[in-house]
Amino acid sequence: MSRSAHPAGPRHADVLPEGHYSPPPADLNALDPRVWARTVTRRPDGLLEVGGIDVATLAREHGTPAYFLDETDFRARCRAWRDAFGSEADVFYAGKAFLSRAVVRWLHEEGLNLDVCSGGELATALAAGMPPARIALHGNNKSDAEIGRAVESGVGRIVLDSFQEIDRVAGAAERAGRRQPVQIRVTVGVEAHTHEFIATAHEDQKFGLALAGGQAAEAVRRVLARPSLELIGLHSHIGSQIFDMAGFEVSARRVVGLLTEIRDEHGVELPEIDLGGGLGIAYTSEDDPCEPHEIAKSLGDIVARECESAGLAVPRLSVEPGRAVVGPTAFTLYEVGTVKPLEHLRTYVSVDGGMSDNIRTALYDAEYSVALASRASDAGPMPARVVGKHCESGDIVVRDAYLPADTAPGDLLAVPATGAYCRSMASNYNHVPRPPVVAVKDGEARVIVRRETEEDLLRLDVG
Ligand SMILES: Cc1ncc(COP(=O)(O)O)c(C=O)c1O
Ligand SMILES: N[C@@H](CCCC[NH3+])C(=O)O
Repeated sequence: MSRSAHPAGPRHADVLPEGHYSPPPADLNALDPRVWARTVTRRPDGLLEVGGIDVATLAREHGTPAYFLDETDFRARCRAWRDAFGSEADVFYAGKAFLSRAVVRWLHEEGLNLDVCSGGELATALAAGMPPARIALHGNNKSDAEIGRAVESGVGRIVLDSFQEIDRVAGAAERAGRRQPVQIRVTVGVEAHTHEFIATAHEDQKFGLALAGGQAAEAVRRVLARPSLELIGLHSHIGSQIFDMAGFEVSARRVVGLLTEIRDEHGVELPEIDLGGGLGIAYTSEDDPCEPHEIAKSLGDIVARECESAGLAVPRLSVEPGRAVVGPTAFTLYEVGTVKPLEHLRTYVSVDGGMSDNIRTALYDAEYSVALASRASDAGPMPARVVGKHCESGDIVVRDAYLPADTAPGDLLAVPATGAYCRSMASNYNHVPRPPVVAVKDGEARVIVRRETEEDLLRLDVG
């Protein structure tokens, strides 16, 4: 997988051979701004701070492990996406990356729309006051209850993912006496350069209706035949944590190709296309993602060019970034519990969380960075593996790291870029309560998702 958005950028193997580390960074106390949230700095006394509050204070007041989210950075990233795409396009934040009522309010205030893919995400969006017209409902197996609630609340679009769903959504719209705007999710047959579990546009998988073999074209016929459905466009999402824009280019070309076929067969030009999310972020200094304005320009140019050569009016474009909005805005703060040097191998540094608050390393071989956060250190670099407290040897947070050789129990470690798909994929494995999410801004820290307690766990256990 290329980890660089730029053709001339660095390329690295995903998994280093066992026992083989890349050279240590020149300065273990330095913070790479690509990997850390915007207001994170190391103070002169060595402590990390975010939003003007140091991590020792945050740990004392909120405990560890905990996710600390830089609200200033989150809002700035929303605005960067909004401004990059301008009034001619729509940005839908993908709520699966991380969703809470505070996040929905920020999105609303900053002018982003919201993509939800379950009843729970829809309920959170509605509870926090997102106007239904700015909500899109996704999912490859939406229940009748989810569809009914979405239609009745007036969501702006439902993205259809199967033939059965065409009938279900049409039926729900008829019962509600509405005409429901819909898009059709098209599987464009692109092999996105990312981990196979998070690639979504090759043909052999569960999402969407395939272009190849004519499923997508047949879906268009069926939708156009249902008066309770308003076909507003086509949708394609090729996968996640993608750096290479070539996949989007192929996807846009194929989606515009289907728009052309639809015009030729039905005499209608659909007004919108959505090219999904999936833009990669920097988890380590080796990753080199594009900025929103580069992405907007690249996608806009591709769509305009393809439409021009097909003689189509350029449709309104939308995108659905999740990770690229929230991922870089948070870090997880852990306390070191044990330090176990293994001669000629590496030192295992165990923290008070693990795969229950970050499953991505175990699931996708994801790479992360880590920094000693409670102090600066002059000690030399020590090859380390940051591991959790769960009963699995795969319970790894950072597979290959360098930490100062004097890292010791009681130190605080911060793992950056954990804003996306960490709290939202957290579990209670080993009956570990899930950590809180604390928003920090201008010297104030506010809990937006509280820490689970053992009472919470026992309350569910009604036996
Ligand atoms: C339909 C859809 N849209 C948007 C996203 C958001 O992806 P990402 O967080 O990688 O931007 C996903 C997840 O991959 C998705 O399935
Ligand atoms: N959860 C995945 C991405 C899947 C995105 C949802 N379609 C990750 O952490 O990278």
